[in-house]
Amino acid sequence: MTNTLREPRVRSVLDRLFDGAGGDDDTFEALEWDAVRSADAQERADLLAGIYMPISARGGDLLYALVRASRPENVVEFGTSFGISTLYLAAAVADNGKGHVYGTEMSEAKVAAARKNLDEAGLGGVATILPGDARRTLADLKGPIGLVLLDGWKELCLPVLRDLEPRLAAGAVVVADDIDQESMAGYLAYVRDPANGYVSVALPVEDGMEISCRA
Ligand SMILES: C[S@@+](CC[C@H](N)C(=O)[O-])C[C@H]1O[C@@H](n2cnc3c(N)ncnc32)[C@H](O)[C@@H]1O
Repeated sequence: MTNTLREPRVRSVLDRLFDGAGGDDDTFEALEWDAVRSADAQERADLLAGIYMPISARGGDLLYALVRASRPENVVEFGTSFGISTLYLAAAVADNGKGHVYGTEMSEAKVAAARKNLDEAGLGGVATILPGDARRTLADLKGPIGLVLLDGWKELCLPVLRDLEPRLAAGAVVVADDIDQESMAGYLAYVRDPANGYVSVALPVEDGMEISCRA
């Protein structure tokens, strides 16, 4: 059985990126927070262009396992940053021998970095990073979408999910990261209400991940 995550060239890119993310706290401290708070989504992406804010390694393993198990045709990632989560998703798609990952990222600098990281890991062929606002870049993406990772600005997770819903495959898996943040309350209320068509479970992975199945 192949596990691309264990390949040295993938491992070394992930190790380098997690090392880089280790500096996030210092970079956060140096930020001008009044400017961040009053910024719109694009300005915030540019102000935070040096910050990784990645999923955890356990979260990455979970994503890898979910993609291997569900074998989706199309995987959508809202919020690519430097590509840490994209690498886990792309490794799983590569090992499935089918499927493609579509990442979305608003910061131009991060788009360039994520593409470079995927190429360095040998996974550029199974992942495309769409530059710009996910609500625009994902509009024309064809379904069926079998797996979604929601990890962009939290207030946009529910609108992005609602945009994607008509293209979700039956049984699609939707993963939302950082559900412990207050700004995820509306999203959680939505996916946990059975009337909206999901079976949803919270997992205690880092800052909490919600796994929802389109049932
Ligand atoms: C928490 S980080 C993503 C971390 C990434 N998933 C990882 O594991 O490395 C959130 C990213 O979403 C991007 N983002 C936020 N809103 C966006 C939008 N509307 N469209 C595209 N990207 C967006 C930000 O620029 C930021 O880089």
